Amino acid sequence: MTASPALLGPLGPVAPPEPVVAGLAADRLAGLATPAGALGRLGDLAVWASAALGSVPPPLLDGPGEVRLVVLAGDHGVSAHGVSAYPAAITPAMVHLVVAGRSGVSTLAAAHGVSVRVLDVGVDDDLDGAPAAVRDHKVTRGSGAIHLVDALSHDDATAAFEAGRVVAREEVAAGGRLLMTGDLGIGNTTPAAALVAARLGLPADLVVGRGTGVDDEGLARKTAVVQAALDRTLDVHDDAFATLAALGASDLAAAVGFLVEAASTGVPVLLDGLMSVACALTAEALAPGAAAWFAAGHRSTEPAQSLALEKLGLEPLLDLGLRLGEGSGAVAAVPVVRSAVALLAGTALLGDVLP
Ligand SMILES: O=C(O)c1ccc[n+]([C@@H]2O[C@H](COP(=O)([O-])O)[C@@H](O)[C@H]2O)c1
Ligand SMILES: Cc1cc2nc[nH]c2cc1C
Repeated sequence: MTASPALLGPLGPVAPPEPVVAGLAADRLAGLATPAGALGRLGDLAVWASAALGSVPPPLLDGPGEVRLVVLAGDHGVSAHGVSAYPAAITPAMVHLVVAGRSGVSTLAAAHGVSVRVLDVGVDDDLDGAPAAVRDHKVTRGSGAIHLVDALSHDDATAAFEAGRVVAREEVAAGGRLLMTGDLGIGNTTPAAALVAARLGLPADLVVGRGTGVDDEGLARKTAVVQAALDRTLDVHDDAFATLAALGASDLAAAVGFLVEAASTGVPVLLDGLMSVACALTAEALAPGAAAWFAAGHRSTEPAQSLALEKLGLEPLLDLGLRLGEGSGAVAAVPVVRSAVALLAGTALLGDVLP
């Protein structure tokens, strides 16, 4: 069973990118002045992007504001239980750094012409001095420590999910043709790993990774927290939305809403690391078919991210040992997507050059 958030009515199923366009894109790929198959996965990516963007040849995604990242920020009750290598105070500090355009992902986004918007959905701080727009969608201050209590009430989970849907609509209205979600939040790899384990029916030790870099003792604590959270919530694991409320957080629920909305309205999304992919797995459970609108930007070092990608049938474009979060792996993959669409749009057809 995959119950929907009560206020929103039934979700999905989601129709895939237009098969006729995909067929035309595959025909064009086969006709390019390149040896058959020579473009490898760039060719597959070009066909997917063409279909998801709705035209052959595909748009080049080089116009202002066409490629957009939303970084969803929140705090996590488990961060007070020894599961991270860093203190929770990092979360608001990093939100301010993204606002200032000085975070890791800000730098990448500036290099690749990607617009960045950071939103406080659940930061346990007032974020004084941040623009009001950053706090417009705040739902909670932090979330429950998932091994002890539910992360969110059903109403807060619904509000966060709905906020994510609204934000996705805003990004499309602003001209977004390729969207990305990023995350910020000390402790968030713990609930994200728990969400993946619950969906895949796996024990904690198969999904838990070192996040920001916990030592062996931290890893053992984190594994125990995730296993206790899974045991505590076993009776709701067949209900994707109840699992999101029990094991997630408001920033994660917003990311799920964002992904469901993008897929439902036919806008492609480039996924990032563990949080993005864990939320994509939940989005697919809530709105079956949504994953056809997602491509995987990169492989994170977190085992749960690889497990979730495999379940979604997605092969990451990059594998760089990256574990920054913030949407950095997705933004780093944007030039690969642009390469794919440029090749399909600009390369001559062999039939036009043969005598
Ligand atoms: O994207 C990933 O897969 C990823 C892997 C490890 C760490 N992170 C980032 O690091 C923070 C969470 O790590 P932790 O150890 O506090 O759970 C959070 O701000 C994430 O953006 C992100
Ligand atoms: C410095 C720092 C930057 C981050 N960006 C995303 N997660 C992060 C965690 C830390 C600790």
